[in-house]
Amino acid sequence: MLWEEHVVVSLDSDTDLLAIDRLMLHERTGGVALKSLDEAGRNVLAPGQVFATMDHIVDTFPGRSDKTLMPTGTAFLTAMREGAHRHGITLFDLHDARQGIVHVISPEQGIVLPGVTLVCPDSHTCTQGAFGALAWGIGSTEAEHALATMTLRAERPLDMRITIDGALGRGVTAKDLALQIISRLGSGGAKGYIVEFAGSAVRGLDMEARMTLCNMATELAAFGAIIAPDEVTFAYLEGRPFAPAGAQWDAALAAWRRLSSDDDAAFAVEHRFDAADVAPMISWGTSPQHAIPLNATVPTALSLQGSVGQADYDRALAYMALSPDMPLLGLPIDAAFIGSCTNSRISDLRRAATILKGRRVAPGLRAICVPGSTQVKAAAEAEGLDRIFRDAGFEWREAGCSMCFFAGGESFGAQQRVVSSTNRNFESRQGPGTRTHLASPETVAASAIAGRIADPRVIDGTEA
Ligand SMILES: CC(C)[C@H](C(=O)O)[C@@H](O)C(=O)O
Ligand code: SF4
Repeated sequence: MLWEEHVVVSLDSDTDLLAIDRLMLHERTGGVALKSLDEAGRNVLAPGQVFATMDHIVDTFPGRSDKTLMPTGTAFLTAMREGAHRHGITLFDLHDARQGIVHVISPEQGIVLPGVTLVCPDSHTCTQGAFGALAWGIGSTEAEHALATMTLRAERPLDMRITIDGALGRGVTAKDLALQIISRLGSGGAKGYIVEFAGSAVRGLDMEARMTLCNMATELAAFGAIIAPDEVTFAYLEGRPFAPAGAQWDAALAAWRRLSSDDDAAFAVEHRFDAADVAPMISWGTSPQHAIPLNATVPTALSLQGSVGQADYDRALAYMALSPDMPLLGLPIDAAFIGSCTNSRISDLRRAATILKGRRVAPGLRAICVPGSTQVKAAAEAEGLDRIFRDAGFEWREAGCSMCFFAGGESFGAQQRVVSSTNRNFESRQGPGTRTHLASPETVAASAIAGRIADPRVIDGTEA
């Protein structure tokens, strides 16, 4: 329905030209798109609907400036800033209180809204589908086209519904649910599909957890992810700076209440999960689909039933320095990272802080917390969470992508084993040779304290 409402013209049997309502940019890809737009002598058609931020390359050290650890980084920041100013685009710059990771700040500012189309030259744009928006990641050339015309051609995706009923158990989060789904469906499991997450478990998630779930749909290779908006969505958005206000809010609300897809809608593919079956998860390999329950052992190539080829399996295990059948619980780690557009919002930090409070990270372990936005950071500081993190031995950073993605600057180092609340564990994702284990923020916190991969439900040897 959302798709049809945005069709400007059907180009052929499976491609449409869609109207774009919102465009988000970041300094890694946004400045480049604006520059080539200029070179082509074109203009930004609707600067009021375009928003930009600095998140990918900008450092996250306290006292940061335009100078970046990445040798060529400053040029990206400058290009983004100059491009935004030239075209009258709202930029959440370095020292702006609204700065942060693009997919964190868009909802925070009320830029993404139910029923809109939103694109960004970034693969995790489907995070924002949690608001009932049609949000998808595009390339730089597409961004250029969208900037100039507020339209974009797109191949019509098929619909997949993933229904999750029941309730998540104690210490089990949306991140664990996402990792379980990806481990079952595989990293290409939703290629060509737009995934609608539905069911009582999804309804029961708050907006931040819904964003975590939709964020990870990228790791299923989905075109996009979407959750039907409901009262939880509306309550989150009300009063946000760019959300409609007054009579416009009332009108918007009435329209949004009509958006949710009817229960008997037909989907090309349906999957069902029971939330009660989900355990805290951790990844063992170099793809998000290489994930298992925390207390399981590293699978053998045989037990994966061909879903991971022998060569990929051997390579992943060698990279991660693991062996088949080995338990992951208790495995010594070098570092812990809490951040990224998957898990860096206030509720993520609160849950991690509950575990860290009054405890210290293991001696010699490097632990870093990077709030997803300057607003999240300020909110956390107002609640005293920064103290909890710092007292526990965590570095407390400025907002940005930071070590979710090695931007050519900071890294944990080769062979370092990191438990991370991020979304990708590809080879060298967090720096050349770094070994990443994906998990929830609470698992990262519990592991940081233990100095080993640990269960967040069992702290200091007793049930938490
Ligand atoms: C650098 C950027 C374009 C990239 C993306 O597209 O997603 C990054 O955000 C990532 O998570 O890998
Ligand atoms: S936090 Fe990580 S996944 Fe998210 S946009 Fe930044 S680099 Fe990409």
